[in-house]
Amino acid sequence: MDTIAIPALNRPVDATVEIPGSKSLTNRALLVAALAQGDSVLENALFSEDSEYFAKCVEQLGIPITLNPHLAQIQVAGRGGDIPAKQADLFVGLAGTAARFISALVALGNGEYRLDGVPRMRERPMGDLLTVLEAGGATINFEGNSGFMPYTVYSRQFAGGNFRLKANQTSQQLSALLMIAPYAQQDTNIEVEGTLVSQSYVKMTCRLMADFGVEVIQIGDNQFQIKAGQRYQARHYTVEPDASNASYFFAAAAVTGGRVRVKHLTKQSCQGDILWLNVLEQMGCQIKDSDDYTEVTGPKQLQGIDIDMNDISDLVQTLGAIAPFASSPITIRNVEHIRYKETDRIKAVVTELRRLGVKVEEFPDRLKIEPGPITPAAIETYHDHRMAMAFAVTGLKVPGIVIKDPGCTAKTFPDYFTRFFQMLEQ
Ligand SMILES: O=C(O)C1=C[C@@H](OP(=O)(O)O)[C@@H](O)[C@H](O)C1
Ligand SMILES: C=C(OP(=O)(O)O)C(=O)O
Repeated sequence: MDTIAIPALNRPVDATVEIPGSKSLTNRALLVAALAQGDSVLENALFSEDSEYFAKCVEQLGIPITLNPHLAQIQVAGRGGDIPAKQADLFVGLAGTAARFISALVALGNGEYRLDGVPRMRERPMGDLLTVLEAGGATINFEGNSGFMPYTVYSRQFAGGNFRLKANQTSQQLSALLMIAPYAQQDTNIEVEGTLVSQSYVKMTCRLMADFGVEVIQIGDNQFQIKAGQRYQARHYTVEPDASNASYFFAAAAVTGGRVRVKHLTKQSCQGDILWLNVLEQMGCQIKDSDDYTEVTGPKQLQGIDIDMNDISDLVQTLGAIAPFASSPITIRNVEHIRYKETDRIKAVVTELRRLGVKVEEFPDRLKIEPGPITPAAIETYHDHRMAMAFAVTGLKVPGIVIKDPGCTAKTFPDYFTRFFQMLEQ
């Protein structure tokens, strides 16, 4: 297996970097642009496995897409809600957004659509969304376990109506339903039953829908109403840099007592993970922002923190990877749902920190990390891009850390290590 050795840096980083477009925004924009009538152009779009699987699915559904990776641009020739292909065999890799959003998209069609992903995708929850799609007129045929990939959706133009949806394992199923709802035959009301995890991503969904001309009425935290007949407007849309993927570069400033500026990412971002800046501030970093960048300067000594990360859970690994360098323990709470992501992320972080000799306590929905000396090791990444990206930052402080299977960053950040090493050379 391929590995990358991380060179420890015996000085603070001092760098200005650019981060590719947000996965979450690229894939949402692809979906709504496919439903709009006419041509949309997405600028600063992400080119990575997750967005490329997504674009390919849309194209297989008969909606033309032109990819211009050199310009970071994607053109979508939206079909006004029509799904031209009556049959398709769709593959989503390990992209949770593609799995959930494309399953909902095909429910608007009138045909037979098979969906599958990599083995781990077959273990990730789909059932609550599919139950709603069935109540809205589709029939689902599961090849293996009920509620999991692979399956075929036999769709008859999603009817809309009143639904209850569980969203305690992922918010993506709610986002998927919200985005297709304007094209249902009648108004849609969705009541979330119990806890809604990752709420910031639902906010992002509503914001993106509004940016393309569709309104969601939200009542309290848990009820969503979408009027049928609203239509997305085709447009030019610029994707923000990915805030989750910026976290590793800011973390490099934090642990080395250095300075990292991320261009074109601001505190006004619609991505919940911009709150990483607040986390770092609480840990002792200084934050500077303008209308075209944000900059983090690390302290001499990072402080510990006790934090609920339910809303910003893609950052658990980033925090876990820098936790050993804090002056007091780090407790990360309310993140049981990260056990259903690319890997069981609580287990993966705990296992890899212990491999480095760090004392960690694991609970069903949280972890507590005791700062302490690190024994260098080769880090397992479990096909999870965030394990590779986060633990590379740990390697800046301790000679001898190696990242296994660094190619797994291709899921959302194919040239992560190139940019990471460029940061170190500045
Ligand atoms: O809607 C989205 O774009 C995402 C929602 C979150 O997932 P969950 O809702 O499954 O927590 C997040 O972890 C994922 O990277 C992207
Ligand atoms: C959880 C993630 O991805 P997915 O969209 O596959 O859920 C992630 O990118 O950290």
